[in-house]
Amino acid sequence: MRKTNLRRIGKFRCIRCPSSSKHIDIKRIMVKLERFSEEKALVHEFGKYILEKQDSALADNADAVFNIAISGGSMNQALYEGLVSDKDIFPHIKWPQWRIFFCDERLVPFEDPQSNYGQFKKIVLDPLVHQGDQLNLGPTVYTINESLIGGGETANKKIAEEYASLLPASFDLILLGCGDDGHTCSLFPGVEYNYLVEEMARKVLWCYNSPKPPKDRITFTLAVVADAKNVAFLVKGPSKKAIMHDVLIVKNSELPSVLVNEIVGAKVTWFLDDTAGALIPQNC
Ligand SMILES: O=C(O)[C@H](O)[C@@H](O)[C@H](O)[C@H](O)COP(=O)(O)O
Repeated sequence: MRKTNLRRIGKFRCIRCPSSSKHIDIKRIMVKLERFSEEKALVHEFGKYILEKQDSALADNADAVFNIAISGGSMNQALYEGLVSDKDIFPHIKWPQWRIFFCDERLVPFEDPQSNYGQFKKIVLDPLVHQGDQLNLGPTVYTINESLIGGGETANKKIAEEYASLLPASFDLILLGCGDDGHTCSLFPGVEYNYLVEEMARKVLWCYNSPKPPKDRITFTLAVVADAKNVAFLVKGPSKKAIMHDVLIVKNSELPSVLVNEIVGAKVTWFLDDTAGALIPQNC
């Protein structure tokens, strides 16, 4: 059974917001909704949002660090476009003060195209080193222990435990995606995955039955997401239209992305393009 403290019952109320940012009342919990008709504007505003969170975490203190966790999939390209290739944003990113973690990771070697770290390195880290015709110092990136991959159940559990031990007490920012089925991190909907969404004591779990390949992964639990100072979802494309309606309007509490809204509330911002938000009324 899912823990009842993850659920909040309330009546949906949709309010009009005067600014360009809209708000949706999810069972009396406000989450922020940012919608864009142009892809370029979406990634630029996403980059600006990340920069603002960096600046408030660092507050011009050269010794401070910005603890950020990122997701895989389409997130990498958005990070490249919003932070590395955006000439207005790139000069303001203090990469050496960034500590980057992965919300979930597939248990494959880094060279495998399914590796979230491998894709992040290829799409974001490698290009940023020489961006702007200069040598840039990069962030500190926390990967899983690759040497344990392929070691079976005991090794997989150890990968999760070790990764949990590296995490900061709380993240300044967690960047999430949302799958067509409403999953986020590697927290999937359905009873066979309840062991993942119900865990609130451990920070990282081995997911042994992912419905999306590869079946072995590690994932943050909702306990980590709940403690974050800020959480942002980035969702693009027409394949996300139906699930965005289920998440933001129907608010189906069986969906892990809805659970994030419920437990994190006002600290959550959703960045949507118009195709993903096609079934979300414009006036809410
Ligand atoms: O490793 C993973 O599988 C991801 O971290 C996952 O949670 C992702 O964020 C969603 O599947 C959305 O992915 P897209 O943005 O590519 O649709």
